[in-house]
This record gives sequence, C-alpha cells and structure tokens, in this order.
Amino acid sequence: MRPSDPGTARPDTSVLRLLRPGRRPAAALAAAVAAATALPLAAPQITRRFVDDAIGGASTRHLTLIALAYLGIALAGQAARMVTAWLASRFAWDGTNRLRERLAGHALGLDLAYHGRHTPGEMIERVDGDVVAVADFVVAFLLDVVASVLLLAGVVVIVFGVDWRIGCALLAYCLLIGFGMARAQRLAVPSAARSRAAGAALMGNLEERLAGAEDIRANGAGEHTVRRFHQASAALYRAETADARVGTTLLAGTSVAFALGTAIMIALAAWTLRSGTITVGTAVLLFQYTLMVRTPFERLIDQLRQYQAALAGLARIGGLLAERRTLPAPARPRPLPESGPLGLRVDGAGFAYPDDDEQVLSGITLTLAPGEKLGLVGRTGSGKTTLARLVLRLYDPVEGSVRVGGVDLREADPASLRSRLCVVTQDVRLFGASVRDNLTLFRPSPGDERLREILTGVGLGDWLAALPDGLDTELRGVSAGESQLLAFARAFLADPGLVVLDEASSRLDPGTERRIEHSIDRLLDGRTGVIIAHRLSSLSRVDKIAVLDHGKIIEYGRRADLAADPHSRFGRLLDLAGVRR
Ligand SMILES: Nc1ncnc2c1ncn2[C@@H]1O[C@H](COP(=O)(O)OP(=O)(O)OP(=O)(O)O)[C@@H](O)[C@H]1O
Repeated sequence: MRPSDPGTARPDTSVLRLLRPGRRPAAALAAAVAAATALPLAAPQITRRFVDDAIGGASTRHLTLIALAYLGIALAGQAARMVTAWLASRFAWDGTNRLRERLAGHALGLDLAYHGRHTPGEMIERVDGDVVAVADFVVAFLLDVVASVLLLAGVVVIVFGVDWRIGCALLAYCLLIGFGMARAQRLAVPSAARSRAAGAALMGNLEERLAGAEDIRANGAGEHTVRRFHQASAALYRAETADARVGTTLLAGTSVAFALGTAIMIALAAWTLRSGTITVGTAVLLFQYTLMVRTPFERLIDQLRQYQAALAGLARIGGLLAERRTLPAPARPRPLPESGPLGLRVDGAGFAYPDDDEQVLSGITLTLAPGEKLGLVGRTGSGKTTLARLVLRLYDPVEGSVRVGGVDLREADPASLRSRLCVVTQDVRLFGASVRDNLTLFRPSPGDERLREILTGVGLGDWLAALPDGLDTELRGVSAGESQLLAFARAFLADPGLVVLDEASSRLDPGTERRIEHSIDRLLDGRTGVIIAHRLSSLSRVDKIAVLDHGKIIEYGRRADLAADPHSRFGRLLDLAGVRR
C-alpha cells in the first residue's frame, strides 16, 4: 500500500489510538457534551409552558419567571458548548501532536528508497496538512457530530413522548435524511481525496523548485518552472472546484429536504391540534423541535466535508505508517569492531535501484585492508555514488555482498554501523540551529571544549571566534567552503573507522582549498577511506584505484602500479590531466 493511494487505504487503528485522550479528560469532555446537548433540549419545554400558561391567563410575574428560566438555560447551554469546544480542541491537539511526532520519527527512519520516491513537500503535507485535517475533524467530531447525534436522538425521544404518530413521522424523516447523507458521503470521499492529493503534489512541486531556485535562475529555467507550477496549480484548482461542486450540491439537496420536512411536521401538528389531542403550547413545542433537527443535520453535513478530508488524511497517514524499511533488520545483529580502522570487502556486488530494472552496478569486487584508501574514478553516471551507498548500507546489493570490519552489512547492528561509518558529501545539509547542534546533529554534546578543538582543527577557529555567541550562534549565511569544513568537523566528532568522501567538484578559493585538503588528510589518517575523486591530484593520497564504467570496474589495482603501467587507463588519465605519474 502506497501513501499516495488516497482514499483506498484503510485508516490504521493505531493512528486513532494515538488520538485517544486519557480517561479523566474523556470523562470531563463527555460531561460537557452531555450538558451542551441536554440544555438546548429543555428550552422548548419552557416555551410550551410559557404559551399554555399565557393562554390560560397566568400572571406577568409567573410568565417573567418562565422567561428568565429560558434565558438561564440558553446561557448555560452556550457555556457548556464553549467548555466542550475548549476541551475538544485541547485533546485534539494533544493527540495530533503525538501523531505528528510519531509520523515524523517514522518518516525519518525510512530508507533512501522511500525518500527517493517522495518529495520533502509531500512529506510536509503528510506530517502537517493531513495531521491538521485530522485534528480539525476530531474537534468537529466531538463538538458537532457527537453533540448533534445526541441532540437528534433526544428530539426524537421527546417528540415520541408527546405524540407517537408525530414521533414516527419525525423518526422516518430523520432516517431518510441520514440515509441520503450517508450515500452522498460515499460520493464525496473520492473528490476530497483527489483534492488533497493535488494539494500535496503542488506542495512537492513548490518545495523542490524553491530548493533549487538558484540553479533555476542561473540556468534560465524560470519560465519552464512557472509553467509546471501553473499546471500543478491548475490541477489543484480543478480538484478543488469539483470537490466544492459536490459539497454545494449536497447542501442544496438537504436544504430542500429540510423545508419539505418542516412543512410536513407543521401540517401534522396543526392536524393534531385541531383534533384537540394537544395544546397550542405543545404544537409550538413540536414546531420548535422540528426546527431543532435542522441545525444538527446541517452541522453533520458540514462536518462530512471535514470528515472526508480527515478520512483521506487518516488513510494516507496509515499508509505512511505502514511503510516499512526495505532494508531488512538483521535477525541477530553483529556489531562492527568498536575501534580502529575497518577493512572493506565487496564481493561480486550488483545493484539496481528499486522500481528500475536496469542494473547500475554489477560484479563489483574489491578489498581494502584496515587503514587503506581507495579512489573511485569514472565518468558521471558510472556508479561511484551508488557504490558508496552500498558501502554505507543505504541500500543492499541485489547480488554479492559488502563486508565492513569482517561483518556482512546485512547482518551488522544498525547503531554500530551508523557510529562506525561516516560520509562527507559535497551536498552539506546545515540546519537553522546553533553551531553546536549543527555539529552534534542534536545529540548530546561531548563538551564545548572538544567542539572548539575540532573546529580549530579543521581551520574554523577564527570563524568561530568571530561569531557573536560562539557555539550558540544560529547558523546563517555560511559559505560553501565553510559548509564543507563544518561537514569535516562533524566527521571528526563522529570519529569513524571508515570514511566515505564524496569530494567537492567545484573549485573553492585557494585558502579554503588548502584547509579542506589538510582536513581530508587528517580525517583519513588512521582510517579506512573510500574517496569519490573528482580531481586526479587528490588521488595522490590513495593506496588503490578503481576505475568504474557503466557500473563495472574496468581497472583496479594499487595506485603506484597503475601509475607506472604505461597502458593503464589511470595512467592515461593522469597524462591527460597533466599530473605526474
Ligand atoms: N536514486 C536513484 N534512483 C534511480 N537511479 C539512480 C539513482 N541514483 C542514481 N541513479 C542512476 O544510477 C546510475 C549511477 O549513478 P551514480 O550517481 O552512482 O553515478 P556517479 O558515478 O556517482 O555519477 P556522478 O559522478 O555524476 O555523481 C546512473 O545511471 C543514475 O542515473
């Protein structure tokens, strides 16, 4: 089940369990809902008394007291409704915050195969938009749906008590309207689901374009981007108008049904009054109760729309929670060696991306002794990054194996894997948080002294000293070079046994270059390294070279041997680049 199949997935019951309030707050809410229902039900009884007593010639004082009682009940009813609203929204937000936390945690735990298929915008819409739709509905459900159904039941019971024939007519009328609404709801769910899916697609589109705004502008792709954005907006507009059309039709249909029902009830009351079985006051009471039926039904139909959105939202939330990692957890996890550099052994590894038949890696075999460095060279799209992803177990190979520190990664303990392997890429993600949090990635800090030492080590000592609040300064406007250096600082903090380094392909100023080169040397010292090399000069520090082409290793050996071989591809690459062999 994919979360993108709105409306077809069944809401996960654990989603609803997360929304459930505690026992005490639930009891308080139930009491408030009961009061908010019972008090309005009592009002027509007072009107009946007032009318009958007035016709019977009661004193003004007596009538005034009845009117005051009416006023008191009306005020108390409103107060009960306010308390219900307050309690309902509090519980809804408590519950949805729990749900949001669970969803965000779950989404972050899913592997790259999932995130490759879904844009961040789509995830935001799921974790925020859908959750808000559910929260809105929970408030509305408690406030309007439950209270309305109770009010309807109360009205029918009371009217039955007054005259069973009118009671039967009212019950039949309510059942007919209820049945009609249930049918209409089934018609409306798919259009609401389509509208939310179109909203998610638009958000995804927008997020992606905003993230790449610089590239879009630099490459003059603005017009094309706007056109695509316009297409996504138009799709949303169409879905929203179709959804609104369904809603308006439903509302118009019920208005006609209400008018008809009220006319029938008034005719019945007039007929009973004529036959002398009820008083004028009771006829007014019946009329009032008939009118009272309208509001709960209107609220219900109104809520139906939120219900549709919530149902579609719940289905997608359930779908997201049902997504499992595609990388199976090992039955008996084996930890990697706790310290020292880690050896690497790739044996006949092949790989194809999920949903893609074409294999992008095949027959990859290589070994690195602990502490050795490997340079991966190859044209763009030859599979260097993919191979690095297998080494980090972001994906599992479809054939062959990858062993780090003697442990097959499929059997390795995930926690030990994350603490002993580290990747530094050219695409550094920094967060709008303090320097400290950006280094520790929000984990407990090893102490400011250590953080300062690491930053100074990567050449960011002066940069840190110039920050107004030191490690507490919120990161803003960091240059590309500083970002790279911060990424190295993160790696030093992690102190891994194997480092995968995706070298920055763009040139930086010579000063920063020097600091980065120095950091790379220090980071690789005493550690095993896999370097995706974009510059041949940086391959001077590696022990072995693997040249990739179309997902296969076409040349592999010790760097010194390959450089000395006049016929080697690596040697020719060095010659072409004018680098000494
Ligand atoms: N997430 C993905 N889903 C599907 N195919 C992918 C994915 N990432 C890469 N590929 C494909 O796998 C092949 C190898 O890509 P990879 O990024 O590993 O090459 P590379 O050598 O690292 O390229 P570059 O030097 O440009 O980074 C390419 O054909 C690419 O289109």
